[in-house]
Formats: sequence, C-alpha cells, structure tokens
Amino acid sequence: MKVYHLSAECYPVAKVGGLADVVGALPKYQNQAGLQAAVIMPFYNRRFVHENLFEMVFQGTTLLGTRRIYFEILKEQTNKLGFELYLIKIPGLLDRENIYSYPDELDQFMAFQLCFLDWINWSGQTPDIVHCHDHHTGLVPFLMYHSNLYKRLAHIPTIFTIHNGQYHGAFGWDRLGLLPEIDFYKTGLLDWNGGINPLASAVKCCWRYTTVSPSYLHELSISSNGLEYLFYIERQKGGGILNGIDTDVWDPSTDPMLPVHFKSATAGKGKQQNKQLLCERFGLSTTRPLIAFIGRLVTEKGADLLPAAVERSIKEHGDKVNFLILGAGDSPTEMSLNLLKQLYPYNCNVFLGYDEALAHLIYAGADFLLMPSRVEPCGLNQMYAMRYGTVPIVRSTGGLRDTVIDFGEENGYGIRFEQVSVDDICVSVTRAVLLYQDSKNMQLLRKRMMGLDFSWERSADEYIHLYQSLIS
Ligand SMILES: Nc1ncnc2c1ncn2[C@@H]1O[C@H](COP(=O)(O)OP(=O)(O)O[C@H]2O[C@H](CO)[C@@H](O)[C@H](O)[C@H]2O)[C@@H](O)[C@H]1O
Repeated sequence: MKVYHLSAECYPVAKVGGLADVVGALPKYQNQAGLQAAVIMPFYNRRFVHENLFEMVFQGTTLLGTRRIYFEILKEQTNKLGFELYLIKIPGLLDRENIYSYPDELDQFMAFQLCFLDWINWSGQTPDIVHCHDHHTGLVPFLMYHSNLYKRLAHIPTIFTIHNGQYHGAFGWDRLGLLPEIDFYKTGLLDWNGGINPLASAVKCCWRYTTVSPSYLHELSISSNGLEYLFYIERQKGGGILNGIDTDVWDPSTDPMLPVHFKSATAGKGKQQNKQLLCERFGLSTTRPLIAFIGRLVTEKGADLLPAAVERSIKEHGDKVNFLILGAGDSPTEMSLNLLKQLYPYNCNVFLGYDEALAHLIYAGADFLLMPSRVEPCGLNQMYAMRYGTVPIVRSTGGLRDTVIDFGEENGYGIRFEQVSVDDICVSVTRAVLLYQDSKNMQLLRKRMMGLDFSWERSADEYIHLYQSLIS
C-alpha cells in the first residue's frame, strides 16, 4: 500500500513544533509495518538539504493564478529517515529558510499543493492513500475530487489529520483565482463563514479526518475557533488516534544530545548528573526541584500565565523551588519572563529561542515538566518527559488528559489540574514540591513512567487499519 504524507514540516528536515515530530516518525513506523509511506514537503534552505544528497526526479510547471511557475521534485537518495522524502522546490517561492510567516505564505502553500497534484497527475502515479496534515495541505482533498484538472485522482481516498484546529489558513474569496478552474456550484465546499477556509474544506471533502488524540476529537465540536458546528455535523467521519513518540530519537540511554545517558534502573543518578550540568549552565541550585516549561510562548499553551504563576510559587516556596523556561513567542510573555529572571536569578531562568539540544537536556535533567495548556490536541512534551523520567504537571485537556494519570489515583504517575488559572498551577507546584521531598515516591513514579509505552507501533497500526478500511 502506497501512502503519501503531505506536510509543511518534517523532523529533522524542518521543524517548528510537534507536527514535524509526527511526520518525521509515523511514516518510518508504517514502513516497518510493511507499507510504502513517503513524505512530500516544501523545500527549505536549511542544513538538512545541504548535508544530504538529492536527485531531481521530476520537473514541470503549474499555474498559480495567472503566474506560470516552474517547479522541481527532489528525492533524498538514501532513504536515511526510514521513508522516501520528496521536496518541492520552486525558485523564489519554495526555496527560503523559514517555514512560516512570509507575507506571501498563501501563495507558497497553494503552490505546494498544486505542484504535488500536478506531479502525481502528470507522472501517472496513483498512490493508494493521500494523507494530508493540517491546513497547509487542506485544499488537496477538494482539488482532487472537485477540480476539473485532477479528475484522474478523484478515486483516491484522502485522510486529513488535524494537529491543531485553532489555525485554519483562511483567506478571502478575492483570492479564488489562485485555484484552478472549478464548477461554480462546488464553491460551497471551500467556504466557511464567508471565506475560503482550507481546514473546513478538508473536513468537508476528505474521506476521513483524524485528530491526534481521542479527547481532542470531542473538544473540536466545543472549541475550534468557529468550526464547532462543522465538526459536529461531520462527526461520523472523524476518529481520534493518539500520537506516538519516536523511541529511536527519544531514548535516554542513547540520545546523542545528552551528556549523561541513563535507563530506568539508573535514572536516579543519571538524571541528577544531567540536572547538575543544566543547573550549572543556568545558575540554579541542584538540591531544589527543577520545574521546566518547553514550548511556544502562546496563550494556547497557557504561557501567558507562567510569569504570575512562577512568581507566586517562588514567593510561596522560597528556596524550595527552581524554574527553567525554554521557548519563544508572544512578546509580552517574553518580556515578563525576562523581568522575572532578573528579579529571582537564583530561582528562575529563561532561554528565549529554539534549541533542540537544550530541550533534550531539560527533559533529562528536570524533575517536573509544566504544561498549563488551554488547548493541547495531543502534546508530545509530556510523553518525552515521562520517557526521560520527568513528572508531567498538566492541565487536563486533549491528549494531556489521555496520557497522564494523576499520582493520587491508582497506578498514577503525573500531576493533573482542571482549570487554566494561576491558582490551579500554584496548587500543582505545591504538590510537586511536596512530592519531591518524598524521594521514595519520586523513585516509584519515575520507574512507572519510564515503563510506559508511548511508541508509534500501536498508533501506526491504527492508521493502517483506517487506510485498509477505505481501500477495501
Ligand atoms: N523553544 C524550543 N526549543 C526546542 N524545542 C522546542 C521548543 N519549543 C517546542 N519545542 C519542541 O517542539 C515540539 C512541540 O511539540 P508539541 O506537541 O507541543 O507541538 P505543537 O503545539 O507545536 O504541535 C501540535 O501538533 C502536535 C503533533 O500532533 C500535537 O502534539 C500538539 O498538541 C499540537 O499543538 C516538541 O518536540 C518540543 O520539544
């Protein structure tokens, strides 16, 4: 069975967040299970493309509105990622360094989708499944089934996976000309709330859509930035499949980004040594519990609450607690965190930016990982943390609810709270501080967490069953 995954990100080629982790791992595990899964993504001018060999397997042109655009399909030659990787390169449009936030982003992702379809159409390929990820690829199902240009592809099943339902990629009807010719009566399939909405269109047109955790599937019909009613009426097409983690990349006993490796049996000592290096680097004490945050500093992740919650916790617990924050995002939050670091240099430090190696060291060296998310479709950080013996402190939502059991419950191992509030975060920090003092219990929870199985095998199988049900 041949599956094409279409995505804007893929680890280690180009990553901003969890989408990259999933698209960089799921196809590998699907191939190990006997599928032929490949990834197709835009070309970015980044280290990976310079350090690896690519061959051009196709060149062609496509029409983007009135512009004729030349494109190339480049294939990575060794399959070193465990799957075939194809990059779509368009001089002047898809050959830049960053993934998002260019003023002509709409043209970029529209061209990406059109070039993909032109490539498989004109080269006579017929994949068994086209699997699209997030709104950047959301117009593909509509174009395959309803544009006169791609009629040859109209029988191929499409799956659409929603990693983040808050972002829709919507734009105005005045840009309809970017799409190839369509019958006017079909335009309703593109529309939501008076605009062209790629996420909504994908949900309407795909054969099946999935969310990255079962809980998030239900939450979308309660909160999805205006698409609630759509998710409600299309619910029979939806399914929730929990993400896995790439246990080859995320393994504390082999992780090349860690100074000290450890396994479950040696976690006490191994984590302490990593913590020591981390604390030395950030001027924090090794004897206090280290509570970390890693992620985008946006309201979706509850990052706006961090400054107040950290300050209040430091005032409450004094020299009994340390915080370390790694992330980048909204400027008011960044500024408040910087101020906090100056006010409490012995209790709190902040690294503003993106640093993959530091993230690995934090998962290994921290005692607790705080995730006060308002919305969390799945969340990978808590799973990485648990694999590295770090207790997650999470708000009970989406995938956090599906993966973390509070240590107060039978066989629990994490700390869970209900409300997105400074009060709830502070109560959870207090629970963490007390738990840290009970070293026997900490050891027990660490062992329990590190024995959990969040590997991709199970979830990859669920996707395969879904594909099979559509093909048959
Ligand atoms: N400053 C920084 N430096 C280094 N590394 C950083 C970093 N900020 C984030 N990361 C890394 O980026 C990834 C973030 O994963 P999340 O699951 O939080 O993703 P995100 O919200 O982007 O994705 C969406 O898609 C994923 C995948 O489906 C869902 O799990 C999630 O809920 C949904 O919001 C992790 O690997 C984390 O370590």
